[in-house]
Amino acid sequence: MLDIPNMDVALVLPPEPDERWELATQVGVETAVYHSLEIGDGGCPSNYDDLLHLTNRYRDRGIEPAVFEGSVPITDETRLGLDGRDEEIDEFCRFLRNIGELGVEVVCYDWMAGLRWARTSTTTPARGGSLTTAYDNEQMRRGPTPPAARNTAEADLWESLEYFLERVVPVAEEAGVKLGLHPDDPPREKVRGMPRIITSVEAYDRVLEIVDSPANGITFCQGNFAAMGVDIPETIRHFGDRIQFVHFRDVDGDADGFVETWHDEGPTDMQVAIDAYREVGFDGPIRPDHVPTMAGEDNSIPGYHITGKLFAVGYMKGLLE
Ligand SMILES: O=C(O)C(=O)C[C@H](O)[C@H](O)CO
Repeated sequence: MLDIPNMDVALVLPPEPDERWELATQVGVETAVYHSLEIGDGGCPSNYDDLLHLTNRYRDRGIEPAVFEGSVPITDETRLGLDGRDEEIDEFCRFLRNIGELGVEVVCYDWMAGLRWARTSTTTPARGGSLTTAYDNEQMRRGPTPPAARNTAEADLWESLEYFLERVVPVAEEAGVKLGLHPDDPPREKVRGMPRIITSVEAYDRVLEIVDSPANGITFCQGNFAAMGVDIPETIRHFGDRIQFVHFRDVDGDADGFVETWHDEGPTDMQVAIDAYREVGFDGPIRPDHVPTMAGEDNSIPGYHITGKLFAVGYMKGLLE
């Protein structure tokens, strides 16, 4: 093995052991991302004992649970600033203290209210008949407007995000946990009439200034930055040490319409991106994000089947070496 100061290649692994845990360790991945919204039942414990058992389950098999993503205890009640957010924020702070106690490094969360990451196709043909996901805003915009869109303005989302950050960042700092805000996917000002705010480099600059702390940072989801049309290595250098976690993937297109590509086939120079992460000293968790669904897989979790992930891990390890 070459001795390179490397980032930590990670995979979303289910909360209970199955073949994917073995496949991960066989390809040399020993870092897990807990993301039960994609693989699991969608839930996330916040009490110490449940988190203790969950983290020990991974560690007993030699896997380090470094990131809790997506299914963390906040809902649209907090994102939309509704009654009840204070209780939810209190619970989120308890969760942060507990995972801090258990040595989990990063929490990846997002500010997408009303609609999660959105695609218009999960069966777009890709190399060799594999299936990938795609977004076409013309098709998307004809669908139903989320009810929350009627009384939510951009300013409301900023207010609720500020309210959240002012309360949680000091707790994260104390607990030794890094918060990485994921971009809105796709990074558009609105999706089906629902405003979105985390859609640009300038928006992130504002987020980082709200509470200027190393605990308040970014999940650099590269495919979303590519869809924003920004220069990837320059943006990595711009954010530098505020990048807490990387989603490594690429898209062909922009926020009006794109197709997710295989890691070795997209327009972004992935080697230059890896070099930029290294240049800014990033040594945290980096996971392949969405991958095409391959032969023999049922496409029930588009973007999250294992075979394409293993290919991506090999590709990333190659770039890292
Ligand atoms: O949209 C994507 O690319 C995602 O990976 C979604 C994230 O997992 C999610 O928004 C994190 O909270």
